[in-house]
This record gives sequence, structure tokens and C-alpha cells, in this order.
Amino acid sequence: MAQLSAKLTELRDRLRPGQREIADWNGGRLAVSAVPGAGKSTGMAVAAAITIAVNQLHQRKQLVVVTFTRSATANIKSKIRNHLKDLGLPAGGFTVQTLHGLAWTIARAYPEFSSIDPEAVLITPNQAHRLIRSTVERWISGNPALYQRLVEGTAFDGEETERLRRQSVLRTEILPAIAATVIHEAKSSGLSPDDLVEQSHFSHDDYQILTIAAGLYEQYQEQLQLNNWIDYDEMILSALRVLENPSIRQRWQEQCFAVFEDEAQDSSPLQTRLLEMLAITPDGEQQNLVRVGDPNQAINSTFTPADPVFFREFCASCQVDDRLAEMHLAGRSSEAIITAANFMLEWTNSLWEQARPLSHDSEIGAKNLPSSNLGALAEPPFRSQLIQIVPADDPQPNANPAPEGTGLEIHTPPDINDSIARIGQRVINLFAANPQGQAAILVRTNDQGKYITKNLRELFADQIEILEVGESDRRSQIPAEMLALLQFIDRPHSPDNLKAALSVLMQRRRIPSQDLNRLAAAPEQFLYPMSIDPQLSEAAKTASRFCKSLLKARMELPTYQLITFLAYTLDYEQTELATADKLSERILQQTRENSLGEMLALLGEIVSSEQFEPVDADGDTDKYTKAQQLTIITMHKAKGLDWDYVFIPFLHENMIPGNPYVPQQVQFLGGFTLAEVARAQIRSTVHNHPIPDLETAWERAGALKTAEEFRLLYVAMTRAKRLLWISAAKQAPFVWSKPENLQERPMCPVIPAMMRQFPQAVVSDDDAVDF
Ligand SMILES: Nc1ncnc2c1ncn2[C@@H]1O[C@H](COP(=O)(O)OP(=O)(O)OP(=O)(O)O)[C@@H](O)[C@H]1O
Repeated sequence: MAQLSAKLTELRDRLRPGQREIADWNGGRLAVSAVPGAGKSTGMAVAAAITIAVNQLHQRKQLVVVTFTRSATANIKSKIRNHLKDLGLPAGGFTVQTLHGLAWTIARAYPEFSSIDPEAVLITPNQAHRLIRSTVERWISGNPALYQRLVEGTAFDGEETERLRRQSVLRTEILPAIAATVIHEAKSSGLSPDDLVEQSHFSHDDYQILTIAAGLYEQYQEQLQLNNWIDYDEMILSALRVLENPSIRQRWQEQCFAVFEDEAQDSSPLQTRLLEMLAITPDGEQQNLVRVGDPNQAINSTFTPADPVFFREFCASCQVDDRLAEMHLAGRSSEAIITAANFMLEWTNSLWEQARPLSHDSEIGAKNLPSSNLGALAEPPFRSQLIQIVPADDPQPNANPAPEGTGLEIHTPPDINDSIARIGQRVINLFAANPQGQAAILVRTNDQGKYITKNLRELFADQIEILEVGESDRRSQIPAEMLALLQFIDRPHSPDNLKAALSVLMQRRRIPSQDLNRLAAAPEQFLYPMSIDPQLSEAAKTASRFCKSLLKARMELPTYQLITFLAYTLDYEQTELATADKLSERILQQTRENSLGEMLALLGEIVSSEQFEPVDADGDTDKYTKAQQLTIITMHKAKGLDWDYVFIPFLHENMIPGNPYVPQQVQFLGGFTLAEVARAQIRSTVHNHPIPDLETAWERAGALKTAEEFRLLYVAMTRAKRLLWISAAKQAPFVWSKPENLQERPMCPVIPAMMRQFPQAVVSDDDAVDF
């Protein structure tokens, strides 16, 4: 016993302040707000092992550890096991699960209370999902007046082709977008369709957007049940339904000693409710709940219902009881990188301050700040929490490593191709000097990653080992792309099928970019135009020829060869072709008659249930950070990872923070996108604020997006250990779907501010040639 106690002390001593507060937790609620690289996961794993040991937890009294992703789950699990092993204890007394995994375990154990069929198929309904499509169709037929009001938009002269165009946009873009956005938003905030109906009485816009949202949500729920599907929110809801039963709840609460949650800033209100319920002690006296997170790394809030506000509120309420620990020390990066990240955080917060209606003019002049839309936010984009370097006696080996050169470099090359060449040459030199070095290029969009990869391969052939993470994302799109093209081949005169096929061809750059709604509104005229029909544009003629070649293949090829043919037609790369072959084989094995109808039905199942693993896809993130490898990855995916050398090119204003964008084809409804407006309205009801009108809601959505984009840049910057290399080329594309059209682009506004603040980091074009 004395030996265990000595080992526990030794383990605790390996922690730094902040981490120790988690390890010293002995009941009740605790919030831990940490900076990037503070060692949240490391601290939580040690704290978990100590808690298990001290409280002698076992199979029937467990510590429940919850993380956000499956790869993080595996990571923490192995850390806890190793600590327990070092302590000479069995690897029991705890479970590590994702929130959804936990909910599913509870729901599946009691089907009679969760009303979940264990055979139900799990789906993630995006806009293109057939569940969303049929939800929209049913809503339209049940709500002709609301639909008609949408068709009329802000002005309508009754012209027939315009009506058809608007109907097509509404059916295939606007309403699916509203459905996909608001249903998830409402559901994971714990609102039912009836709640939304009730809220809709308090909003007074012409389109009655909340009424539309409620109607779509209702239809969606019906369809979900009918098909025996469940979505991720339903899992949480059904677990909550199970726990409503007092005796089952009691049993779970007895079994659960405490809940430790990592990445708490990313949880939705519904998820939090589940954890809070489990964490209540059986006597109902207290909540054994430790939530660890970083509100400044909340980068999912504009496309999921997570909102950093919730975690900030949790921190604030714990602070009142003196139950808030702050982890400011971080050993990941060189000091120059930490200073740059801190500056960026404070600069963004002053931008918000200046944009507030009651800001002081005198300060603005001094800070030389550009204008921004952040003033619509009640809270600053960042929690005011600066990263500090660790003291000399820190337990982390090589903490705050020596910088590579000055640690921070800011480049403004003439154009994006120059940026890519500079990065390539620099990586070759860095890898030659440091055989253990790892590097990454962080991009805002997958289009950028694809462009960089192609150019680096052309410029440096096999001198650099490159891993482009987006490549495997593209592979996972393959079943859906095949389905879209085959549905078109099967029924080419359906406007929906035509539009879906054209979208795939456009995304894969097989046909020029253009407004597809006009083409899809009249498939006959598009495919087989007669002399009396209006002339097609050159771009439309190319698209028409392409589509006809697909139809011709249908006549000439046996069905089982169609997928392979389409894969070549889309100009798939090597691994994409292998994935398409695998898909084709699977369909061949599972279908008997080999008819197109049978093939479509099976492919539809595969797509909606996501049962197909693309070739070489797994969630193992170790392969992203290998030595001597240059990883090209989006800023979102880079969260939680780090590299010695991090390159962030293409920092232009239209990327970060970006502009609130209303696509031309939806502008007949007004200067906003309805899905975002509806979301901002639902958000207000969740926070018990009055429902804003359309314009105010749109402004707020824009401000949230700006704040999140700056947080995303902060996450990206804090991935660097020894070198943070950033650039904004003078010439860049207007849109990345056409990277060859270069023009002068303004920089992301934080770059000039950083150049003023860190003049020693600015690399002039003449110096850059030497790298
Ligand atoms: N007490 C410690 N002793 C030794 N190494 C540590 C300690 N705490 C953290 N580290 C190291 O610091 C690095 C960052 O830790 P970790 O991944 O836990 O940070 P995090 O706060 O979860 O990071 P993120 O910013 O990605 O959220 C890891 O390499 C980890 O091994």
C-alpha cells in the first residue's frame, strides 16, 4: 500500500500546475480551461489513473472518460492503461468512449425504453442524402402556401422559366440546406419539432422561416422512423430517454463513479445534459464531473450546434465555487511562436472591442485596426487566456524547443506558385538538416491542398515524401458520385438527376463552372436542343456533350462495367480508381441480376448507411506526423496534432475571415442565406434571447463565422513546434476552383498587423530566394 502511495506521488509529481488540479480532484464539479499544448490529454490520463487507484474503481464502479473523436479515444485509453500498469494495477475500473459511443451503449441496452431498434442503421444526413430529399419533397407538397411565398422571394414577375429556376434551386439547394442545418441545430439543442412550432409564434418574418424549419423537422422525424434509421442526435436522445427511468438511471449512476470529459468546448447542450445526468451521485447530492477544454479552439460552432459559450458558461459557474483550474503553461512550441499566437488572440479581441457599439474612439486610432463585423457578438471571439512558456523545471522533456531560425517567418511572395516553390525548397533543406523533422502545410480548403500537392509533385518529383490527407476524403465521396451519375444514366430526364450528375462533373472539373439550375430545369432542351430553343452557352454545350457521352456508354457497355467506365471518365487518380474497383466488385457480388435498378438500390443503401470503407482509409492520425514527411492537411483536421515545421500559405482576407457569401442563385430571397438565418434564430431561442429579425440574424451569423475563422487560424498557428512559416502571396485566385486565374488579393488583416509587430520575422523577397 505504501508502495502504491509512493508511486502515486511520483506520478503526480510528473504533472505541471493545472494538470495537478485534475489529478487532485476528489469529487464535485471541476472546469479546466487550458491553452493549446498545455497537456490536457496528458494530464487527464494521469488524473484518470490516479482517480482509479485512489478510489479502487472496478468493473461495477467505473470512471467514464469521454473524448470527441475515435482516435483520441484510443490514445487516452492506452495512456491510462500504461499508467495503471506502472502502478501495478489491472487495466480495469474505467471506460473511454466517444460521446456517441457512450450514448449508443446506453440506448442499445434498453431498447424498450430508448425506442431504438438495435438493427436500426446509423446515418449522417447531409444535404444530398435521400432522407433530406424526401423530407423536402413531402414538406413542399404539404405546405403549398409557404412554398409559394418562397418562390415569390423579394420580387417576382411571373415569368415561367424564372419560376422553374427558382423551384429547382429551392428543391435541390435552399430547402435541403435549411433542413440539414436546422434539424441538427434544433435536435442537438434538445428542441423537438413542437418546441420549434411554439418558438415560431415569436418570429415575424415574411417567409416564416421557423415555421418552415419546424415543418421540415417533423417530416424528417417521420421519415427516420419509417426507414428504421437513426442519426447521431437520436442516439443521444434515446440514451436520455432511457435515463428518464428512475431505476435504470440509478443503476447507471451507481456504476459511474465520475465523468471526465476532454475537448469539452465541442459538446452540444444535449451531449452535456447526458454527461451531467450520468455524473450525478446515486444519493443525488453532487455531480462528479470534470470538464477539460479550450474555448479558444472551438472551431465547429458554425457547422455544428457546439458553441464555445456553453463551455465558457460552465467555467464561469465553476469559478464562482472556486472550481475552475486554468492551464496557462504550454511546452509544445518555441517562444516566438507562442508570442505570435498570443498577439493574434489579443489583436482579434481588440478588433471585436473596437467594433462594439460603445467602443472608445481614442483607442482605435492608436491600434490602427481595420473594421470588422465582430461587433454583432455579445462576447469576444477568444477567452482572454494567454499561453505561457513553462519554467525551467518543467517535467516535459525539451519543452518549448529551440526555434528553427527565428521561429516565425512571414512571407509575401509575388504569387501562390512562388509560395509553393519556397515551401518545397525549404522543406527539402529542413529535412536534410534534421532526419527526425516532421512538417505540414495547413490549408483552409481541400482545393488548396490538392493544388499544392499537384504543384509540389511537379516541381520536386520524389524529393519530398508527401501525404495529402484530403485525398482520402475524396475517396470517401466515390460511392455518392457513382450513384449520382448512374441515377442520371438511368433517368436522364429527371431535373434532379441531371443536376446531381452535373454537380459531380463540375466538382471533378470535367465541365466548366456554371449555373446548373438553368440547365437542369429543362433536361430535354439541354440534352437535345432543337433549333427553336434558346442557344446554349459554350460552357453548357460542353456539359451537354459530356452528358450525352455518358448516356451513350449506357447503351454500349454491359452494366457491370459502368462503374469502372465512370471512374475513368471522372479522371480518378490511382487510389480512387482502386476504390471504385472495390466498390464495383462489391456490387457485383451482392447483386444477382446485374441490372441497373438492382445496382442503384444497393448503391443507395451503401451511400445512405456509409457502409463502405474506401481503400486505405483509417482514423489513425500517427501517419500524419511521421518524420521526413510533408503532410498537407486542412486546419480543421490538424486540430490536436503538431509538427516541427508548420507552413500556412494563402492567408488572404477572402479565406480568413472570409466574407458572408450569398450565392447568386439564391439571391431572389434577399441578401442572406435562409439556413444560416434560421440557425441564428434557433440559437437565440436556445440562449433564451429574443428571436432576431432576418437582417440581424444574418449579421450575427456572419460575426460568428468571422470569430470562428480567427480561432481556426489560432489553432493552425499553435500546431507549430519550432517553425511557423506563414504567407500571403500578392497574387492569388479569386476562387480556388479556378486556381489559374490569379489577381491581386488583400491579405488576411492579421498579417499586416503581425508584420508591424514582428518586423524581424518579415522575410523580404530577396532573402527568400536563398532558402
Ligand atoms: N506533464 C508532462 N510531462 C511530460 N510531457 C508532457 C506533460 N504534459 C504535456 N506533455 C507533452 O506535451 C505535449 C502536448 O500535450 P497534449 O497533447 O496532452 O496537449 P493538449 O493540451 O491536449 O494539446 P492541444 O493544444 O492539441 O489540445 C505532448 O507531447 C505531451 O507528451
